[in-house]
Amino acid sequence: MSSSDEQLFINTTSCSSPTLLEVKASKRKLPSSNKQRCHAKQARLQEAPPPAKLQTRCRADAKTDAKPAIKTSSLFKHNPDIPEVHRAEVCPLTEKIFTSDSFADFKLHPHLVATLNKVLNVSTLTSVQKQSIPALLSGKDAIVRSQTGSGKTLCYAVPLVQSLQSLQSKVQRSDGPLALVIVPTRELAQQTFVTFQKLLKPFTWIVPGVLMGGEKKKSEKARLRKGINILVSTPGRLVDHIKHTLCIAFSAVRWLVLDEADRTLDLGFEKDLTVILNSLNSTGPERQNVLLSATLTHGVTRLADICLKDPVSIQVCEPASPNTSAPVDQSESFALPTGLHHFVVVVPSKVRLVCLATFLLHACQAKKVMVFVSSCEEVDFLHSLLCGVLSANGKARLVFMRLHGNMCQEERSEVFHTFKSSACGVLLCTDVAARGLHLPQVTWIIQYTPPCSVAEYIHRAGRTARIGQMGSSLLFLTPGESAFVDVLAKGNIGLSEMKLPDILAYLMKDDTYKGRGKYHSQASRAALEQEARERATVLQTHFENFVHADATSLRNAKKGCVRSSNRTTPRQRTPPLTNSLPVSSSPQRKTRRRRRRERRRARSFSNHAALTLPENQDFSHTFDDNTFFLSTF
Ligand SMILES: Nc1ncnc2c1ncn2[C@@H]1O[C@H](COP(=O)(O)OP(=O)(O)OP(=O)(O)O)[C@@H](O)[C@H]1O
Repeated sequence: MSSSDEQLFINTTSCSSPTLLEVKASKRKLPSSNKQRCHAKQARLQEAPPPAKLQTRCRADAKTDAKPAIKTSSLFKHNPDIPEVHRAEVCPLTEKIFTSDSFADFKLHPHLVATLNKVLNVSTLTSVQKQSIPALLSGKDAIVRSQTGSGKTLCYAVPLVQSLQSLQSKVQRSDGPLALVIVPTRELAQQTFVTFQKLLKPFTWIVPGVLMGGEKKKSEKARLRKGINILVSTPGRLVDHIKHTLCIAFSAVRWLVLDEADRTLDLGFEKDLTVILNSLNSTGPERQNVLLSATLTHGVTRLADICLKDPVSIQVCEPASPNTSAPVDQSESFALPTGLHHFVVVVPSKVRLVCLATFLLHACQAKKVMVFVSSCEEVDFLHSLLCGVLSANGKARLVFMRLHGNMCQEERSEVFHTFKSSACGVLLCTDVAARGLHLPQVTWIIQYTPPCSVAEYIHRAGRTARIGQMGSSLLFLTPGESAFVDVLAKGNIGLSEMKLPDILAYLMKDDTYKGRGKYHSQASRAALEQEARERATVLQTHFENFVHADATSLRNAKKGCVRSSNRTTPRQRTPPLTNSLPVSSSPQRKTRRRRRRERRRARSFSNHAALTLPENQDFSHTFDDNTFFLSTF
């Protein structure tokens, strides 16, 4: 057994065994004066009356004196108590996904209907499509809100293609952009572009195109020069072209779509949107405008005021039970897919990593899973750690992938396509993958770091259970964060609790991480629980050895750890958009935007700290040196 193993296996029940303080002192080779201080502190602790809980445990121990001592690890000591999670009564809003109507019921070009049936494999309308498509075909502006995975893309794409193909003077490339679709992330831009490519198969004279950060500007300029009629873009890159590409002209734009509009504002793109809107407003014919998201809130009302003219508001949700007495504030509650099951597990910081690893090892084999964490550094660190420890174990058939905003565009695209087409695998990602992406057959969403808001929870969880399918979401909270369950309950999201011991019990299914205990299936529940804890400690030791194996992984652990400590839960919404914000023309705009985002995050973290950290609680004991980096994951 390695020295770190020895340090972790500490006998807590035997009186002659070393205490945690002693083990730490000997491990660090403290000077004798420090050791004396340890003993003095220990003596003080012994003089003080033990807390009521401890007294009960002592009495229980006295009764079982004759039994052999059970070993426990420091991983399970000195953790804050896990609070009871109360299942609040919620009144979820639901949406009926499918209707009995079909696309053929609308006055659409027959080739468009055939393409929908044969290329996109869709024939029956979803509820939101049934309401949105006729409204948009009639030329109205619209604000569309419906649950994740309900087919909102086709809500605007079908009427848009129908209207462009029916223009009296046939569309030509030289007309330039006739429709502008703004989306917050590159992957969503790619996905939306592909949908248009498919829809436009019978209408080859209408050319779709995509502009997004990370791609070569030179080749984008060349494509713009040749002519793009339906332009899908992320806001930042479009603004870049508006400023630096002479051939981009919006004089013919007659459609503006802002998909995931609330996220676009959240990401701090207000100024970019202002530039785009100003540039559109200065020229161009009468325009039809559409805003869409599963979570359109008050934050986007200002945006709607600015860019929509007398819009129709489309939302299909209704309370799940018409008999419920609780009033439903529909402006702040959102419909969730009925096939989506919500779980929460409250885990002390030190145990989070083994809890995640155990869950992945045993509940997610041969399945497609997304794990959301708070920062790019955390994704990188977890990816190398889980690949290095779990994939190295021959029995685990887990494939880990990673996706975040600091990766080069080529790798991002490759991972996105690989995960999309895979039947199984674990994607570790930041919120860059939380919005709009349709990744078929994802069965579990794990929110390893909690989201910033109820809306973000909904979008992350909404990557599964799409278009009438089933799926599950598991939210990790530390004891100090458990109040977030009430925040979600206010948004009418009810979670079922998974208990930490039940997850760790998965480790008993095989002996890969066997501890020193010799328990068998007939052993008492307490003994089996103890064995599961020992196995968890063995697994934790594997992680720690991996981190301490070389300087690079230690550095990565520190980086990931620093970022993860900045994670935030319910956050203030971005200030509302103003009509004519000053536009920054500095070349350092991106850096300034990033700094602003960091400042905002820091501000919201200090708000959050009040929620998560009980006052006057000393957390120093929560971490022992060796587990510090890992314990915060
Ligand atoms: N009427 C339909 N019948 C069957 N499948 C459909 C239908 N409409 C759309 N789909 C498919 O459902 C999937 C999800 O659609 P889409 O991504 O547009 O959902 P969304 O509502 O925009 O989700 P999110 O809110 O997460 O962005 C897509 O693969 C799409 O092809």
